[in-house]
Amino acid sequence: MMFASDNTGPAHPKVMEAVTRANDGYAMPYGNDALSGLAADAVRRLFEAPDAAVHLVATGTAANSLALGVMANPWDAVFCHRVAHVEEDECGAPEFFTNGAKLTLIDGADGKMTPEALARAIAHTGDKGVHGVQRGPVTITQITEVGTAYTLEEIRALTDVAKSFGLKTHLDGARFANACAALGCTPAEMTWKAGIDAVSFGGTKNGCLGVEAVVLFDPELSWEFQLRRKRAAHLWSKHRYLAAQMLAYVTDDLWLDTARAANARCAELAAALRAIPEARLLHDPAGNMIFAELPRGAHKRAMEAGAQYYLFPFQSSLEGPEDDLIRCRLVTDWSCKPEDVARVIDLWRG
Ligand SMILES: Cc1ncc(COP(=O)(O)O)c(C=O)c1O
Ligand SMILES: C[C@H](O)[C@H](N)C(=O)O
Repeated sequence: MMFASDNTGPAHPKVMEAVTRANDGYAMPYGNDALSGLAADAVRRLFEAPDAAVHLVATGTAANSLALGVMANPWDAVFCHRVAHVEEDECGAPEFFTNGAKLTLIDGADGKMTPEALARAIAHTGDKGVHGVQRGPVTITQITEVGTAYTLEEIRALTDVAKSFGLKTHLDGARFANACAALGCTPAEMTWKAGIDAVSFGGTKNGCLGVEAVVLFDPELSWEFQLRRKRAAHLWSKHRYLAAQMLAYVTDDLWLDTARAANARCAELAAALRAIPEARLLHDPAGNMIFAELPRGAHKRAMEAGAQYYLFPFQSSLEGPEDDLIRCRLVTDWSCKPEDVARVIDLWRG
């Protein structure tokens, strides 16, 4: 019963089969192979963006940090939510790969920035002349770090604010597919049609071995991105194995099918939690991630039976009064079994 993170899940068999098929003889390195071109074209078709630059990397942190690297000057602010992954879980990589841009944090309920708070933060920045950081890009996470989703209108409202200040917007789409599945929208509708300038299109958490596509809707940014990726040591020599994954992922809607399966298991968990009197959902789960509060006794029963998921704070102990409410995070992925979901629910119920 693994619910710690979608980073723990297996790769989908179709992805593994594609990697095995790619493992045939020789192929030019560093993205000069046939598969790499096919994968980039397939992602451009998926995003309905024939002119976009598409570059593959192996981690979401690389995708985010290198994308921001071509969007922000070292002396810029990068506007993000206070609990954004780029702030809390990338060990300063965005600051490093932008050569020192300053993550400027914006509060907002349910892990989401509001246009008003964003506008205030941008207006407050850059008004100190040479003494202050300058206004730089905005980065939005979708699905957010607390499992919620922006509506398309909310994304457009944020990009409108950014554009009103002449700023670009990046989307951290580590769980992009889960958001598209939840909103029932297309990749184009959730990105460039909503004013997004660049997206980290995640594959790793949703059935791939490890691949993320950075989609730059302004192809002028492509060459600098490629230089930065190489300097970051993120240009794979045997790039065909990244490409094989991404090509399989975007073929026949595998990316959507895996996200829908993960979201469905998460919805089952959420429905069950709403029916447990002592339990409380901390945010409305839109995709495959739930933050909830449950009595310590429920966690104890589940974890002693083998369920794995995070408690918050991390160092929360299972020893102590059984009625104490303790927060937790559960994340589902495409391979979650309905019977594992049912089992953890039964254990919570006691
Ligand atoms: C929202 C979000 N963005 C980015 C990342 C970074 O991905 P990686 O851990 O592959 O660097 C993660 C990791 O799970 C994430 O949850
Ligand atoms: C938080 C951790 O870095 C990872 N992004 C996850 O969601 O499991």
